[in-house]
Amino acid sequence: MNHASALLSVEHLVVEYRSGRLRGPKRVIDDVSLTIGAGETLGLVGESGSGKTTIGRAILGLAPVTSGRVVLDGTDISRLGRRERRDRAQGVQAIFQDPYSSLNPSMSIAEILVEPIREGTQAEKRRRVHELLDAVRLPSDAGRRQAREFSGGQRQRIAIARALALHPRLIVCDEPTSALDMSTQTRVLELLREIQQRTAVSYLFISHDLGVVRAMSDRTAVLLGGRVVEEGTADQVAGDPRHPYSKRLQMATPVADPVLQAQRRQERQALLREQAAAGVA
Ligand SMILES: Nc1ncnc2c1ncn2[C@@H]1O[C@H](COP(=O)(O)OP(=O)(O)OP(=O)(O)O)[C@@H](O)[C@H]1O
Repeated sequence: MNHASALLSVEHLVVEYRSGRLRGPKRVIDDVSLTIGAGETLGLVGESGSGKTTIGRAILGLAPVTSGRVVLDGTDISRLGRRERRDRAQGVQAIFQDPYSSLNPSMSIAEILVEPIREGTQAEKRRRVHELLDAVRLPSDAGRRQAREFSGGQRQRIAIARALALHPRLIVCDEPTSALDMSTQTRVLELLREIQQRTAVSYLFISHDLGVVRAMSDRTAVLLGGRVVEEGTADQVAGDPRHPYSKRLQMATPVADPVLQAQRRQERQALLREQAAAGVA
């Protein structure tokens, strides 16, 4: 996909943080370019510290953009002030790994869902809360309760409902199921897919788990040390990775079959020995 036809394009993004006074700034994102089309999911995979969250935060206006651009529908949103961003970039929303920390414990679920909605009568807002709860398969009486009364999976559904409140074009999903057990994870991922089929929302799907990224994404970008080292279709990157680092991620992906898992472990150790001998980082 070229930049012109993308819903969102990240162009030559550089993010630097100030480190100690004597040392120069620390570059955590180094010339990253990505595109996401309408209704498409781009997976972003890499180990802890590779910069996945920082890219998501730069798209959301929460990380400092040192240079480069974040273009949504033809407009550079990377340097908007808070107010301008609210008006021009409300089509970009987020869900994070730990929904509980972002759900205000003193508010009811209905209050949380209605908070970002600025227009409409009370009756219209109530109707919208019911629609949102229905969209994430929560009962309508959930609106009267508080976040602490819900399980981790249900809280993530509430966070998804809140992200949907303003009819977003793109949702940054930052490790949305990493804190959930396997069966809850599967149900939340199914819900995200179902919502995408219904609304044609785009996702930037961030995870350290190549298997989850493959299941969710159309294309995958692999991040290492703040740089994209490989990008391709989700099946190619997970099934036939080209870069040695992507191969290591592939080997580290958990598989259900214990025999295959043991075989993978041996292959991974052999690959690591081979790469260490060849001096690959
Ligand atoms: N506010 C900050 N100030 C300074 N350094 C930061 C800041 N935020 C992130 N970093 C650094 O940027 C690098 C990338 O962090 P980031 O959280 O984006 O990685 P990640 O791939 O999302 O990792 P994880 O999966 O552990 O969240 C790390 O070295 C981190 O220490």
